[in-house]
Amino acid sequence: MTPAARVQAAIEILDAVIEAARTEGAPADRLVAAYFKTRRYAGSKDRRAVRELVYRAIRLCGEVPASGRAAMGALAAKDEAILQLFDGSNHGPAALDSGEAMAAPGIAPAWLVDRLEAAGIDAEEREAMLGRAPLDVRVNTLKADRASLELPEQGEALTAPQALRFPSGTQVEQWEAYRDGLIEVQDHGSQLVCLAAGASPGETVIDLCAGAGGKTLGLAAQMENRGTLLACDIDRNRLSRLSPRAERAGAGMIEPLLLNPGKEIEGLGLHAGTADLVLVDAPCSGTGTWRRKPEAKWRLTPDRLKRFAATQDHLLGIAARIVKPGGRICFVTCSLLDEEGKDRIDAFLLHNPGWTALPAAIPIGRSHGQGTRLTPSHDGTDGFFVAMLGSPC
Ligand SMILES: C[S@@+](CC[C@H](N)C(=O)[O-])C[C@H]1O[C@@H](n2cnc3c(N)ncnc32)[C@H](O)[C@@H]1O
Repeated sequence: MTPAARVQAAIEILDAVIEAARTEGAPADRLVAAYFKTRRYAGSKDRRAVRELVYRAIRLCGEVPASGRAAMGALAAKDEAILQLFDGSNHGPAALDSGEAMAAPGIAPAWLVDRLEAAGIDAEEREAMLGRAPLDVRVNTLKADRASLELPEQGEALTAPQALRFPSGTQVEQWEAYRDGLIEVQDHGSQLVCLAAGASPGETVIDLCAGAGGKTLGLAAQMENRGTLLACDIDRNRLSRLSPRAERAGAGMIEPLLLNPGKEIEGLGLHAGTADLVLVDAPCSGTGTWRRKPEAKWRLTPDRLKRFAATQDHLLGIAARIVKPGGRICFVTCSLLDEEGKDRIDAFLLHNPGWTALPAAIPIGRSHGQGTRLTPSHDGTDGFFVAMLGSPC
């Protein structure tokens, strides 16, 4: 592909990303992959370069751009080399018109910037939300230990006891240690919130929103594979990705359980009321993970945010019914909006007398409301809100 053709390809992908943001369609990485599936002539260098252009444009534009061309035009206004490629050449974009409307640079749509500001996320913090994430792994203590594990590259040891950091793009999936389940890819913040949950060997733990099991695997390691660990979700596809991962990790204790939305308690059967700990890693807007999925800022609307908050309340309500007296709930979202963190816990405590907020054992981060918050700028992690709740005895 010529450099100009790469710019045109990025424009076309951005059109798809913008459309998907409006319609709750596929995320950007899937759209990039789909674009190249039908364009075999593009080599790996082309794909890398186009992907880079797409993500630079997404990071640059605040409001949802009118078109891919408007987004790429905004990038061209900042980068002379890209501007030169709007040359009308074969397969390249037509020259930019002097009166052509360009997307405006910014961090996120204005309403969302306001909400972040209201949640105490200042301009510097907001900027860092769109930085590039490093690659963190967790050494799986069911099979290895950070102190003695030898890897093809030396990672930086982080605060979480088994966390190692590598430069973004490190191909850890090709390492033998990864294939053999000695390491798992997991953001440092995600490792810390797992530790804050404080699961112990022999306990009964219900991971209510296990998804593909990122945190469930961390819990199994903490529990030394002893006790009961139920991994629940309503999404069959996501949950089906957990079993091969658990097998690779040697986490034989994990029991996946597919739940029906609206009938979660019935689905839990005899386990309801027995849990020492329920982890509620609730669905959310993902504002804390914009470093990895920057287009999420275009997908969120005030209405979608309200729906996430309602789901989080629903899940907290279920958790309160399946935990045993004296047990605890660990509530987590990868969001920096109070609507999906502090406010949910305040509402829960208001409506559930007898419950108390417990301290979350997190060595970094800052307390926020009745919980703790981790941010990309302050903690170098994805953004998380985590709160521990203690049930009445
Ligand atoms: C943030 S993701 C979980 C990520 C996962 N814990 C991890 O660490 O990889 C939230 C999950 O909640 C699930 N979910 C949504 N509503 C649910 C419900 N009513 N009951 C159980 N799971 C639900 C979604 O399908 C999604 O997989």
